[in-house]
Amino acid sequence: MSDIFHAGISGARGRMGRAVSQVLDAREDVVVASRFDRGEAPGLNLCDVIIDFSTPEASVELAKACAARGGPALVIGSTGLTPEQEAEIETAAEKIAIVRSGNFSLGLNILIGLVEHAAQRLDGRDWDIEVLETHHRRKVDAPSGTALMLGEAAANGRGRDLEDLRTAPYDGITGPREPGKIGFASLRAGGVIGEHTVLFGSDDELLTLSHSAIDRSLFAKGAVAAAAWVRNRRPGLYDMQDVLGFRQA
Ligand SMILES: NC(=O)C1=CN([C@@H]2O[C@H](COP(=O)(O)OP(=O)(O)OC[C@H]3O[C@@H](n4cnc5c(N)ncnc54)[C@H](OP(=O)(O)O)[C@@H]3O)[C@@H](O)[C@H]2O)C=CC1
Ligand SMILES: O=C(O)C1=N[C@H](C(=O)O)C[C@H](O)C1
Repeated sequence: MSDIFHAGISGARGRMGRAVSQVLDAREDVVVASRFDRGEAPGLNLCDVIIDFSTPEASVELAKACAARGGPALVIGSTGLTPEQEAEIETAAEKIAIVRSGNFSLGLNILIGLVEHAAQRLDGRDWDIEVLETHHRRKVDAPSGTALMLGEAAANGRGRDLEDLRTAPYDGITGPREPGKIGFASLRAGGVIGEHTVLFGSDDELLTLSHSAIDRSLFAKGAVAAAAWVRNRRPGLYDMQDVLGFRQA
């Protein structure tokens, strides 16, 4: 007998919700048991796992509701969470299994490892790090969740927390760049799906590591793979590095 599971979609009428719906509908091992948006009942009791691309507030409320009843498992893709909202997701993950990631693409998750590796080897006294992201005009948070993941990877490579190394956006008379800091820049234009670049710059050379998303279905496919992976997991907060087997338990 095939291992069929029941999935829910939170933010179902949004850009990502529709992309997830298409991926799920094409799979024979998934029944879409619930699709919901703002103000609609989530149907938690119908689902083994819910895939959520909505808003930070909605993701936190959903995580709390799932944790209170001991399930279903969650895949959370919403970005722009405050540190307090991230802490609430962590608390929910004590009761249920949650995969949370700012980017569900395979290529991007490989880039994370490359950035950490490069940052570890390129001394912060000589090499500046800048993270640049471009997205569609409807995106509401900046820097993107992915840009922050890349910044965290760079900070990890330097053995530091991102919060200690992050610079304010350059604007006005900024003075010279402080050595060892990590900068972020965001562009918003038209229908760009998602472009990310990490620039390492010394006085003598530039190293540029980049990723381009070609189709939004990329993120949906990754999120559905995460849902299949997480639905029977023990409570805990996981990310795509876990789903892809890049991090040993
Ligand atoms: N991790 C990743 O790989 C990716 C993450 N994202 C992130 O996913 C999120 C959504 O992106 P996108 O689909 O483009 O945005 P959209 O605005 O197109 O979709 C968001 C949807 O969530 C709905 N929503 C709002 N409140 C709730 C609620 N309480 N319960 C359920 N649904 C709700 C909205 O409904 P309404 O319009 O009525 O408010 C809307 O349909 C963003 O944070 C984005 O950054 C996006 C792409 C990839
Ligand atoms: O809002 C989007 O569209 C995207 N958001 C994610 C992010 O904030 O990094 C992932 C992807 O780049 C698309």
